[in-house]
Amino acid sequence: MLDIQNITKSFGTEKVLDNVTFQLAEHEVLSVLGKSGSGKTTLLKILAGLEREDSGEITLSRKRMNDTPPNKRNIVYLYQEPLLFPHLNIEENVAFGLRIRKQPKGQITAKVAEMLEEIGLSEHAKKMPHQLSGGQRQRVSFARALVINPKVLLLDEPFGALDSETRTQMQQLFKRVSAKYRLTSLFITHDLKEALIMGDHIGKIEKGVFKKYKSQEEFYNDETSGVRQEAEFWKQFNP
Ligand SMILES: Nc1ncnc2c1ncn2[C@@H]1O[C@H](COP(=O)(O)OP(=O)(O)OP(=O)(O)O)[C@@H](O)[C@H]1O
Repeated sequence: MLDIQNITKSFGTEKVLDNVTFQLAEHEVLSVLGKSGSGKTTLLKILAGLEREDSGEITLSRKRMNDTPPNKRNIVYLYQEPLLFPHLNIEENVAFGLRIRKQPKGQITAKVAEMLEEIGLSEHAKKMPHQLSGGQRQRVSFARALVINPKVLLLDEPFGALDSETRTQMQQLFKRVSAKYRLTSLFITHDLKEALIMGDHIGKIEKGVFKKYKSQEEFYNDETSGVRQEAEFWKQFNP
């Protein structure tokens, strides 16, 4: 469904993405691991249309996207820090994308109520963003992205700023909602465990070079993935 071919991008003399090629099937969640500065955010920005590639092709449902503006791509980019409109309450924030698409009022009300129920924030519908916790704000931002039914969701370390308990809750919520709405998404994370929990497939990006693993076994057995070292670390406490 999403076909990325030979995307290359440099900033000055620094090559940030080097011939990135991979496919994302419909309803697939692909986790992407990569160290800081490896080019992950640049890749997402290019897919969302917020940054221009130097060369390569982006095709979504057989349509070339390279020249399509961000708001026409049907690809939604979810940042690490939830970006909510501070002057709109939670319900209005979630409704925003539907309003600008001029959907009928009754339909908007029903969809927003369904989404708020889904993320467990129905009782907080009238609160303003600053009255919510970080995890709750991230859920609202997730609902706001989902409600417009995007073809592809791009998540850039969405749970990185949350404490570990809230993070686990968010992972479960994302897994459940992702399966229910049959989402197609690219999920960036620094966390090996999170990559395994969230992704149907796993990829990694290293100095701008992208690799998608064929299976979890291949990922586990790759010396450079870091999984072996992690397993060895825990083994020393229970040899
Ligand atoms: N607008 C820009 N101008 C110049 N260099 C840039 C620009 N955007 C990114 N870079 C450089 O490209 C490289 C990759 O940046 P990118 O933000 O894609 O990394 P990342 O993998 O998302 O890292 P992190 O996990 O720390 O966010 C970095 O060396 C960065 O300095």
